[in-house]
Amino acid sequence: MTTSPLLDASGVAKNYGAVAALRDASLSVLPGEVHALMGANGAGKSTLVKILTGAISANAGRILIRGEARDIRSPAAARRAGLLPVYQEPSLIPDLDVLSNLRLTGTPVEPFRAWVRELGIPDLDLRDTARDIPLAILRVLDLARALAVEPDVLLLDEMTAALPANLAEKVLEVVRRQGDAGRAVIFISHRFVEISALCDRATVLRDGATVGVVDIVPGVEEKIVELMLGTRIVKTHVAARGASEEARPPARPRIAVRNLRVGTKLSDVSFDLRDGEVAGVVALEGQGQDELFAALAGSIKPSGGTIEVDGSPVKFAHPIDAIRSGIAYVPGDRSEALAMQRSVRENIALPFSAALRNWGPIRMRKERATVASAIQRLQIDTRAQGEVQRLSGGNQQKVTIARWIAADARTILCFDPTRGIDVGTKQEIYRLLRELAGNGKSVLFYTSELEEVQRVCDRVIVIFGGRLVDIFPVEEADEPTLMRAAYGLPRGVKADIGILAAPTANASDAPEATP
Ligand SMILES: Nc1ncnc2c1ncn2[C@@H]1O[C@H](COP(=O)(O)OP(=O)(O)OP(=O)(O)O)[C@@H](O)[C@H]1O
Repeated sequence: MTTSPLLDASGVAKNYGAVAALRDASLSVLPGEVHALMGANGAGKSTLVKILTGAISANAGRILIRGEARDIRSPAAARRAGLLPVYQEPSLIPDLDVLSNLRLTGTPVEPFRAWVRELGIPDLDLRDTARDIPLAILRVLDLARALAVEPDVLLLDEMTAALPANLAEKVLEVVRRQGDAGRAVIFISHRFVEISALCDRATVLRDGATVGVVDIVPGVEEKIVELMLGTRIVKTHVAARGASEEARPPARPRIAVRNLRVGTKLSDVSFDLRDGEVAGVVALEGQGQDELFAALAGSIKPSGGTIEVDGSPVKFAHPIDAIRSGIAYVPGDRSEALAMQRSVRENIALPFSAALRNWGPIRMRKERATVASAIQRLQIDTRAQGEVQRLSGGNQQKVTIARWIAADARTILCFDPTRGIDVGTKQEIYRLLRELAGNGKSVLFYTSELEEVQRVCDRVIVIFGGRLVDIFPVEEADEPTLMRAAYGLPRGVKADIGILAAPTANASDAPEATP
């Protein structure tokens, strides 16, 4: 006997003016199934989710729920039909506390609380204002809010992309159980490890159309990449690490951090960042890495310790001071970095305009050429280039990275740069970071995907509870070692990390939002 689908969408199309975000998308999901929705950046995944959950309306297509045609014209209609989303951007209203947000959406409070605890946040205060809650926690709250109303089909758009490993693990557990309970989950992710651990099948979109549906079986990744990228070439190998570095004489550190302290979040952190290296930072959520990057980028003032750049002490009062010292910051939260209503080109050229005094036709020509080459390198989808806010999430992220390549900074602080980036472009970013190091630049690279450390970094800096607990060469950094180190365990000690609770740098304080 074949089971009939819980949700069956076909022929879905959506145009934004001349841009066809979706041309012919279909998606069929069975009860009890965790179904991956995959596709390169800009393929149309978020657009399909928004249509299925009533946030936008389609120009064409048919949606059946349990075999019955439904007209989903609003979020309320979607909710009545049993479809509920968790979008890429947090949905709580920033100026309201959590409780008021729950009331506003008619979310039952007790089930919400229970889910929040289940998802690994034991001590949430419902009177906290959403604005003061870190991004990762906000996403978990959005999920708890959706789970609390027990939807038939839960649609998760890159749910784990902003989450550190410990929270992501909890989320995956809960999602898996939704499937076991006979409900369905549509799961958008660019991470194959998650897809293969969690999903039963995957629907692949390319350029706005469904190009395949596959069972998740060992080895299916190749097939999915092929479907996703079509004729786009995927180069799978990152340039060998350190090719130009062996011959390099030991250099004076580009940046020397000594006993750096930021309030109660970071204490006594000392390390050097050298020209020609990519130093990885590994940490669970809220261990002080945000504060470390913000202090180096000049967006918060340290409360103690020193930062030296090229041997001279610096005190950054503003991000512009760091930029003048040749330090560029690529934040994980793209909305923080981008001028959303400006064009792709303007956004990429922004640091140029800030840094250059001699403005003129030659500069402008140079700017145009540099911007064009960055767009090409990162394969930025420029179909909706007039305003950055119209780009897909992954393409927005690429614009923040392109900006700093174009600006030619000597030191780049990359905070989770590949979040939400498709597999093909991730490779390009790894290659790019190695190339920057090969050209003598220094890169500090925080990533929530541990496997990226091995691919890209020369050394690993581990932060735990606001302190630097270990530094070691990447050769010693296999994934279990990194995981143990991130949980504050000494290297070489084996432990079941699944049962350990992750401390925050200051357990009594909700982490501050980075300015
Ligand atoms: N409001 C809009 N105006 C114009 N174009 C838009 C708008 N919203 C989305 N698009 C375009 O539609 C296409 C599909 O975007 P969508 O966000 O659905 O992609 P995605 O598959 O979710 O990508 P990602 O993996 O990067 O999140 C992109 O080319 C995007 O620029």
